[in-house]
Amino acid sequence: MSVSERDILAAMSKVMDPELHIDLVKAGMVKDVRVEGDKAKLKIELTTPACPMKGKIQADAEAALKGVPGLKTFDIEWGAQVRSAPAGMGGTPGQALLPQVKNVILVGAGKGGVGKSTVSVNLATALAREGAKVGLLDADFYGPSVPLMTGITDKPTSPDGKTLLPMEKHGLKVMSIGFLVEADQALIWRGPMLHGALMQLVRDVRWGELDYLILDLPPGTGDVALSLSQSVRAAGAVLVTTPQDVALADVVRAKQMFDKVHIPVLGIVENMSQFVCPNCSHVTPIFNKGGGHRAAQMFSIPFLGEIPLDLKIREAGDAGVPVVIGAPDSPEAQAFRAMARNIAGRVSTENMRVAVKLPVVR
Ligand SMILES: Nc1ncnc2c1ncn2[C@@H]1O[C@H](COP(=O)(O)OP(=O)(O)OP(=O)(O)O)[C@@H](O)[C@H]1O
Repeated sequence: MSVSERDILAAMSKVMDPELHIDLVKAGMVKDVRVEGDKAKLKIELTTPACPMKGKIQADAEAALKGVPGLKTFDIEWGAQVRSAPAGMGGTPGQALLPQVKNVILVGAGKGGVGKSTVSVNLATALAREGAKVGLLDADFYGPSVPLMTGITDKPTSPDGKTLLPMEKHGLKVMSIGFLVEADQALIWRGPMLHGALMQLVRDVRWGELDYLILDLPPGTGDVALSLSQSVRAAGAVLVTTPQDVALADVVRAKQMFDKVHIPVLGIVENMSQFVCPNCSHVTPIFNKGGGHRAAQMFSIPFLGEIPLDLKIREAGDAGVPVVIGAPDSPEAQAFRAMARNIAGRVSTENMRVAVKLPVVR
């Protein structure tokens, strides 16, 4: 019985992407199908190298190919092509302030100190480790901590007096308001001046081609965070919170802010979830538990992961080597990596939902 390319495509059209809820062929993920006698070769291009569902897709695709009558062997080449946030998502419709950046991911929090920068730095690093091209922009003028957390002590240079070259470290392109001004100087700036400075960091930095630009927003829901969020065409926003119920009110405000500017909230990350004693493994929920889950349920938005409260995370931040790099096999790094995959998966889903008008499935 001879096998045709059409048989292979028919088999692949029965494999669903569990997150996008459409089949691999419709999603445009099946490429370069070649059949020779009873052997087939094809490429499956995931929508992100950090795909959280790769294991399931791989198992389902292999099972489907094994079911093709007459096919003896097959060879799947796995790749990834991050897609852009479609025009009209977030910000002004059709605006492309950063045409070479496929997805701007905002990281926000209703209040300071919940670990927004820690999450931003580890998210960026985890995505880069998966093979994505990633930039990290620290727009938190209240306390720009990205220089410390990435261990960058040099200042960016400007080859032409107009644009800035981002710093490079840990496989990331990095820019921070902290590289350019003293912290106390930025604090006394008022709205328009601050907005101008932040816009310069977005616009006048030579980011080059990026799959993801992680934007660490200033804490709170003030005008500056709002106008910055509006100015970039964001793929979505991640809300960071701690497990306490008192943090819930801040999450509500942050969610309302992103709703107002039509930026999809990708979900909630709960930081400082619990403390696991390194000596006896006893778990203590220092900041209570469950607040992040409750907030996610309340808004029907995904829960993207929980990050433990751990000395290693704080030490890694202070040492300028994110835990995802410094202790890649630790449970903390694994928690950040799982979170990053969930976020990348959500971005792909949002992009695809707009591109092919998928129904909203949470
Ligand atoms: N899960 C964690 N375990 C241990 N320490 C943490 C954790 N998350 C954050 N920290 C530490 O808490 C402090 C505040 O974190 P971070 O700067 O990321 O918060 P932030 O929300 O960005 O704060 P700000 O509002 O000041 O910008 C840092 O010293 C950081 O290392």
